[in-house]
Amino acid sequence: MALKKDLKQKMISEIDGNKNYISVEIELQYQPDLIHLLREEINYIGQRFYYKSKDYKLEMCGIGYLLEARYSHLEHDEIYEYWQNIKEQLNTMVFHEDKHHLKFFGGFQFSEHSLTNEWKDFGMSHFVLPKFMITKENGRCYLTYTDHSHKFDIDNIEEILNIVESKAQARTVSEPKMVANKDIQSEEWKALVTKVVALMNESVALQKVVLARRRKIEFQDNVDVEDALQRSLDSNEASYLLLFESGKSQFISQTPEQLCQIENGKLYTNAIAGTIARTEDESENNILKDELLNDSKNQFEHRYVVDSIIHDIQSFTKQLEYDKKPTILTNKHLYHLYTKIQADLLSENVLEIVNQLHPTPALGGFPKVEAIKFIEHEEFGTRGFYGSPLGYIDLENNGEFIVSIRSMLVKGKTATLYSGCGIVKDSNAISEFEETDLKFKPMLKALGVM
Ligand SMILES: C=C(O[C@@H]1C=C(C(=O)O)C=C[C@H]1O)C(=O)O
Repeated sequence: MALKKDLKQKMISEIDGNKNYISVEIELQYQPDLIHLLREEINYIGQRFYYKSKDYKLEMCGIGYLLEARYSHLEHDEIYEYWQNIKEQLNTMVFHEDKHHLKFFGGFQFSEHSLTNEWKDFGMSHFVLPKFMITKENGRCYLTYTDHSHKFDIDNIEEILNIVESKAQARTVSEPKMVANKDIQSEEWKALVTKVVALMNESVALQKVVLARRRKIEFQDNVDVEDALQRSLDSNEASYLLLFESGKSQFISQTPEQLCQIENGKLYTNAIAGTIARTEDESENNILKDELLNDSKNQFEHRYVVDSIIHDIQSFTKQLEYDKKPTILTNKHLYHLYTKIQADLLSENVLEIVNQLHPTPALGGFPKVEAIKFIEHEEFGTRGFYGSPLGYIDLENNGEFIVSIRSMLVKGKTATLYSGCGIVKDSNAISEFEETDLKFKPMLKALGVM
């Protein structure tokens, strides 16, 4: 598709020669399929992201990284400053009635650890500014092109428009050939659960800790991540869906869990902890939901998460609102206990809030510091982005971050899946093992092996 001559003229006339970056946005009159758009032909593998919000209101993808802010430590303030600096040097132009949709996308690894080989394609703190971005929001679709001022070329928009147009339709997925599927240190993991339960019963220092385990799946050919995303979308889970690439690594999460959303001075967050498996039988499911709502072990696990979130956000919020009793959050295979929390913000730095909240005891434990220490010393392997905050900040400093569970790290022919569960003093290693097995399901399905 060619751009109209008068639009081109208008773009050129609006360029501010004093700014280092230009970001132009136009509205598309059709809705391309974003997963299909990510497919190989575009030649930006290793420099792409995808994000779909849980309520389907926002779906976006970034293709090509114009700028990357990556640090080998957890640097929330530096990343925030980096973004504020870019914004000052940015000449944004919109050629439609809505706001500009450019986003700074990325996240932070679970905790400070020495960067293991497995995760070193990503920084400990890692955010990217996309060269091309397609956003679908509120039924409309936008193309955003951002570049250095001296490289900005309107013909690039026409080039990408042609690709976008040719990828309008979804494609069917192919059948992968799995060659291995094995748990990593499963017996050791069960023994660790038993050990921590004994420890909790001896002393009160550690009251809840989330322990994660991994499973490695190998295929004959490279994992097709676009197929994996497509299968996740087709599963119709009430969840977010995210892809973040760097180098030869591709991280995918289909999580039901939001860490926080900041919108116009308001903070939205929630507690999700306490789990029971669903069945095929709806009348049995009603009994199970009642059981979960009245089960003291699960209530106890959930309470820690709510109390800890309230504690962590108190110093930078007012007008805190939340229900005193949890409700049920329904996933495809699981029910979780759920409490919605919202408040008015005193700070506008979304990354400071992310830093304060992460990890909630839904992924770390309680007390927080002891739990993180325990995880770092005792858990097998490095979490990397598993359970960590990933998301975006926009031009108004609004943003949303997810807790990236139900996730996997893909490298070529191998996918490493992560799953964890909260351990308290009444936990039992076998049932926790079964719970983590269920939590592998979304990614096993995404890979087409279930
Ligand atoms: C840690 C995970 O899930 C978390 C732990 C839960 C629990 O222990 O009940 C429930 C939901 C999530 O907050 C995971 O899926 O890997």
